[in-house]
Amino acid sequence: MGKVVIVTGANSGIGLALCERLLTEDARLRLCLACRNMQRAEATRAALLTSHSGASVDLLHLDVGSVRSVLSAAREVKAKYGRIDFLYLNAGIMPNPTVDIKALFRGLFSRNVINMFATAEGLLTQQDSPNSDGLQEVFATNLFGHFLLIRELEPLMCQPGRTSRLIWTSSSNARRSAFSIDDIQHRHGKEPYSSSKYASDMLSLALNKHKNHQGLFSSVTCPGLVMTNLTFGILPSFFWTLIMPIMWLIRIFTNTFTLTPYNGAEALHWLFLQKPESLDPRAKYHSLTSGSGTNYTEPRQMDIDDEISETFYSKLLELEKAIRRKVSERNAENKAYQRYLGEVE
Ligand SMILES: NC(=O)C1=CN([C@@H]2O[C@H](COP(=O)(O)OP(=O)(O)OC[C@H]3O[C@@H](n4cnc5c(N)ncnc54)[C@H](OP(=O)(O)O)[C@@H]3O)[C@@H](O)[C@H]2O)C=CC1
Ligand SMILES: CC(C)CCC[C@@H](C)[C@H]1CC[C@H]2C3=C(CC[C@]12C)[C@@]1(C)CCC(=O)C[C@@H]1CC3
Repeated sequence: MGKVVIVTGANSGIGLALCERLLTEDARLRLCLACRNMQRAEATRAALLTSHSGASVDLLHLDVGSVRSVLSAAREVKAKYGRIDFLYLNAGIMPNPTVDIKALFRGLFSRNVINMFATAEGLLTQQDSPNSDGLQEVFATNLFGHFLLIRELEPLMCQPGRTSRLIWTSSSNARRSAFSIDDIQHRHGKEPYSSSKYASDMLSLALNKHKNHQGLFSSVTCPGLVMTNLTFGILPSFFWTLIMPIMWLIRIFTNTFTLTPYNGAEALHWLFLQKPESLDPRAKYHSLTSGSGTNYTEPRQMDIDDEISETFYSKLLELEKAIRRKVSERNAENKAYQRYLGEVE
């Protein structure tokens, strides 16, 4: 049987490019597109089947930012597949971004310019708010929903005699100083995106420590700067059109400007071809594109403290318990209400 690969956020950008690349790599793949918008997912499936006729492409409804949706998607996966070879944790959001234009101009004339273009350090802030589960939206989508999905699918991914892989789409914007262990959801800061991506780096390290002996391996990737819906949302579209030639020029000097989703998916695709035992759990695998347009993958060490990563993992397990308690209380209330309705009718 072909490998089972699930990709979250598969209907656009890097996720979609990855799906294209994986189907080209392995035609026997059983690919599952996990998306929140089923209309867009259907269109994506149709497009993939046009270029890869005969491929096996399933759809899974998953809003990774909703606890209820994650639990029901996980039930569907468990009923449908006997195994999962790869789970790409790719869906992500950056709501209400603001670019600090002054900092951008200051940066342009400083020695830090390459680092600024690579990481957006000091340039970007976002506004976040709580969702209907009471979790901060960015944390819930970029991190916690994926964590809950992994926890739900662990029985399928930790089977004797088999290895399963988790591959996160992190970012060069992930920064230790944006994350606080006392505020893991980033309720009080202005960089929830950076915090959530740093959180995924730490979680990946902790998962390797706790799950490698059960055959589950986790890796972190950085796609570079890619022009997708997410990045187009950062500045007005006329501005992007104006600076696009400059972006292609900068790319000659900055290998992190991968720019196209195909290039950005390089490390995600490369990891698909590697043996998990050969990978470094402390490395982030970067998609890079040289000035001449050649794609390659390069591991770079992550700035992570083992103790904080362990504490973070424990905090996530605690939060998971609290959320599950809330869900079962909500279900019990719903059942009681249904019974009541049945009695009065
Ligand atoms: N573009 C870049 O430069 C970089 C991107 N990244 C990361 O790459 C990943 C992919 O983003 P990218 O391709 O750039 O942007 P896109 O906006 O094109 O893709 C994001 C995908 O995530 C999906 N998504 C968002 N929220 C949810 C949700 N609640 N449930 C399910 N799916 C959801 C979107 O679905 P929908 O179409 O329904 O919105 C979409 O398919 C993200 O994690 C992002 O943080 C990292 C570094 C750089
Ligand atoms: C080319 C310039 C004259 C102007 C572009 C400035 C900024 C809009 C961009 C510079 C670095 C970029 C960047 C991202 C977004 C756009 C920039 C801030 C990301 C934050 C996008 C999402 C990520 O995960 C990482 C990217 C790092 C670099």
